[in-house]
Amino acid sequence: MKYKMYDEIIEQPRSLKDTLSEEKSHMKEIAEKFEEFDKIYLLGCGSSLSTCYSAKSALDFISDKNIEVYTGYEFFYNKKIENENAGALLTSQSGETADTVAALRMSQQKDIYTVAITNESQCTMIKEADDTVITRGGRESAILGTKTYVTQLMSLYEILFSMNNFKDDAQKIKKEVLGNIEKLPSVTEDLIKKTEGEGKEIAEKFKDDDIFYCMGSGPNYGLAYKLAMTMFMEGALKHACPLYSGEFRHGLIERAEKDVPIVFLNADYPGDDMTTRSIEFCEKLGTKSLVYNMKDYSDMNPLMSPFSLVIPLEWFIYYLADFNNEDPGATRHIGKVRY
Ligand SMILES: O=P(O)(O)OC[C@H]1O[C@](O)(CO)[C@@H](O)[C@@H]1O
Repeated sequence: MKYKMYDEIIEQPRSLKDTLSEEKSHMKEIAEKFEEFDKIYLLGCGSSLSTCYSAKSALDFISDKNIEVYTGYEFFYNKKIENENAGALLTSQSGETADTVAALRMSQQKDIYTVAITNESQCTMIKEADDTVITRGGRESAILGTKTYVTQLMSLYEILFSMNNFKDDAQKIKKEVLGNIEKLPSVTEDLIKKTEGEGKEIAEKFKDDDIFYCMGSGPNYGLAYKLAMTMFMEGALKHACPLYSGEFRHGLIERAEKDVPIVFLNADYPGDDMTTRSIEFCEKLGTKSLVYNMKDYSDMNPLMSPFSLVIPLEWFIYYLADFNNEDPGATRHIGKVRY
């Protein structure tokens, strides 16, 4: 196809399968170690930060475990991070992002146990972390992250849901999620085949729009964050802003005019009550809404929503860039310009 990102979308099922077969037993060992910590930090930047948001929210539904999420430099400059019985899962596709490397080094100074989850076996984070998980995406050229995103998100879910300190009534959900992870390669393959045409059609309809708001609740907020920050802005070169669904009426409601498209991600989480109310409000107003319902794409546990919805969104973004004659995988400044 025209751009490399096309092949990288297609390679996602294989990447998921290889990561599971190479790293699953080691991720179970990491889970055992992390069960013992009083606190878990999930750290990363950009697309990697978005996987931390989603995994934390998913776990928060069924566990009391104390988990905090930070982007690299917010962690690095946080004066309250102290020596404590804590572990950090540091996510980075490249394993070289300066912010995340700084967070890794700072964790080690504070005696926080570090695990790097990255796609590059020879990177700085692999060399310096106490333990490692290598996602098996192979080199990814598209800056917004497709196969590196799904494998990283899967690794976080696998580690966190394999821990054993869950409430009794949560055991069923934990089992279901771990079972769904096993099926991810084939589910993803089906979604890739089924949603390309739809993504292209939607992209044609929205190709001239310049600004998009992206809303979600629970684990879908993480995906809304990725959608805005990396998929729209870095991939399709469109302005975009992520929001919690519950924040709709605290600002965007005043701007929800007919000319501003809003992408809603919905998985019927308790917080999606606010997503539904916002969708209905926008329907009445005639806003250009784009609604992605988890149940239209998959019958997995709703906590798996980011895995299901990211595939149709990847096609949408791929063709949105293509209709505007942009390579969705290209980078203009990231990694080239010092700032
Ligand atoms: O996951 P890494 O390699 O640390 O990279 C972070 C970078 O990747 C992106 O998330 C793009 O995928 C950027 O937003 C960010 O600068």
